[in-house]
Amino acid sequence: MSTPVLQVEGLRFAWPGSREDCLDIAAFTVAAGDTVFVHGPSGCGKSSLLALAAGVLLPQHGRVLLAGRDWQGLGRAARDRWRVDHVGIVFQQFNLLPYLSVLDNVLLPCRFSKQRQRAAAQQGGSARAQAGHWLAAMGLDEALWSRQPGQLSVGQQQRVAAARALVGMPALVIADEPTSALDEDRRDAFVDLLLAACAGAGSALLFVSHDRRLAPRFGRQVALPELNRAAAGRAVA
Ligand SMILES: Nc1ncnc2c1ncn2[C@@H]1O[C@H](COP(=O)(O)OP(=O)(O)OP(=O)(O)O)[C@@H](O)[C@H]1O
Repeated sequence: MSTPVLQVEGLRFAWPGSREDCLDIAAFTVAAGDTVFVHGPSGCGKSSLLALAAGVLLPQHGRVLLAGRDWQGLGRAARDRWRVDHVGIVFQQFNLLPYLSVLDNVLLPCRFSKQRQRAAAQQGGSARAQAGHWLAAMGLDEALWSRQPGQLSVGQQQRVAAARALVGMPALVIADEPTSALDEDRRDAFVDLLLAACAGAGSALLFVSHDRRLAPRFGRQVALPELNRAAAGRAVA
């Protein structure tokens, strides 16, 4: 069996200054190619879980392994490298760099990661060609690629952010409420494009949203309050 992309074991995490655990998760695994929809009410810890998965936060107890490496065993710089090598992130607010072209925004992970650069070049002939491939796969016409992100619609910017997450075929794509700025039709279309693109890239997808209507499109659904024993503790308190 291949190494799971994400393994969470005996995790307990409390925000600094808080006496209560935010997350207490016995086990949670994302296998290669899985598509997982994580939902739960506001404040239940969805973004915290993603930050732990991406090694942006470290738990006080337990282990979080990404592509077989425990984040805890890596220093800050090594965590940054491991993250850009193995994780593509679609942020709610896109986080596109306004002074770079659309194409150069998509190429950013390849600038920071030799592994992503190599994978993109292997797949597409060159990293640039591969970036173009993902932009086209996300339905963005070549005429838009030289524009700056501010000259694109919100929906188009969201798709640029998805293309950037996918370039260089990271093991895991993380998306935190990536559809909240889109209307209903564009939300469905975006999720379908993202799922198809992750399948094409061989990337697992960990997708967080309030919007339960999107859930059936995913291979697996996780209600975080059911997974999180800290939430159960709060409910009976
Ligand atoms: N930087 C922080 N410092 C301290 N506590 C925080 C911080 N960020 C989040 N929290 C707390 O951790 C808990 C979980 O927050 P989190 O953002 O993970 O929830 P969420 O499920 O993603 O919420 P939403 O759906 O509203 O984005 C909340 O009680 C929140 O107040």
